[in-house]
Amino acid sequence: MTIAATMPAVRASDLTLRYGRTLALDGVAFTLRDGVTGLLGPNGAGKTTLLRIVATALAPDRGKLTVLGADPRTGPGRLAVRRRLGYLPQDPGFHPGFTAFEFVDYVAILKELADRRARHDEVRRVLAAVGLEAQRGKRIRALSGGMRQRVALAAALVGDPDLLILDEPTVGLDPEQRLRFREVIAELGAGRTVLLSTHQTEEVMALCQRVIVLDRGTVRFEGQPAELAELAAGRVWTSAAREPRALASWRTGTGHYRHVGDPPAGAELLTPTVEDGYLLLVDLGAAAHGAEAA
Ligand SMILES: Nc1ncnc2c1ncn2[C@@H]1O[C@H](COP(=O)(O)OP(=O)(O)OP(=O)(O)O)[C@@H](O)[C@H]1O
Repeated sequence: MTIAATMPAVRASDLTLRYGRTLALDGVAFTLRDGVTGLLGPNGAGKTTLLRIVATALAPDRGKLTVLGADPRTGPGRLAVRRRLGYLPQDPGFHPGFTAFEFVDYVAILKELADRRARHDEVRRVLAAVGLEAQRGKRIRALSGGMRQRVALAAALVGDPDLLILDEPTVGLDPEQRLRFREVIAELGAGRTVLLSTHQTEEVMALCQRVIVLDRGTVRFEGQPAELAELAAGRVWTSAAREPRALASWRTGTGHYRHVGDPPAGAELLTPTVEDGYLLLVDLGAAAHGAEAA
């Protein structure tokens, strides 16, 4: 089942959350519709906190949130959301002694699939969707990291959810596994809403129709990946030496330097990428220290 194309799956405004002195989210607003949206941001930007709030695992201190037409502040609202939601957390909490089948079956029981035969059919379906039919009898401890990640994704797919929330789903995967995983996620994004967090700008280019940039608890950008790249038009250039006045400056494989910031007169301009747009937006120095409240 998919929700009507005109109705956003998630609508959030003014979401704010503090952990003690740390202001993790500060007035976050965004809208999610069908397709894959990437949540991009440096360490400590608030990505996991935001995903947990949308997944109803955490309540914000302030703000308004509608998920799949329901209000997660109420008990019935949370239940309605959870029935139509698939969530892949950063640490899925596997029992290593379970087989892949047993783990996904356990999740299916928690998702209230009571009829044993129908539930087992569903477990086989989701394991096949992530390409793990042949490994379903293997214990989780005997699977590679990439296969474990696919088991976790299979668990998130139980019940064919309308909204999928994936917290850094490709972290720790080798390049081939990452490509395979992206392909699976791209297919899932057709006809449903997927929100995934990532540090990788190339993942956003490869996979996402929309991107939200979060930095120190605030939304710095919401739009298409090409629009994020376009932010850096006229502000990316190359030269033979490092440029201390640039916001970011790094040596590339060609032996030349690539710079993002305000170019000097006569600079050799380059076509901007999503990474360039992202680097212009986020305060990399501050991000390394987290979002300490004043
Ligand atoms: N349980 C907690 N208690 C206290 N502070 C927390 C807690 N969880 C997160 N934080 C802080 O809140 C801020 C946002 O953290 P969050 O994990 O949401 O960021 P993130 O963007 O997911 O980071 P990463 O990319 O490193 O996973 C950080 O400063 C973090 O240190």
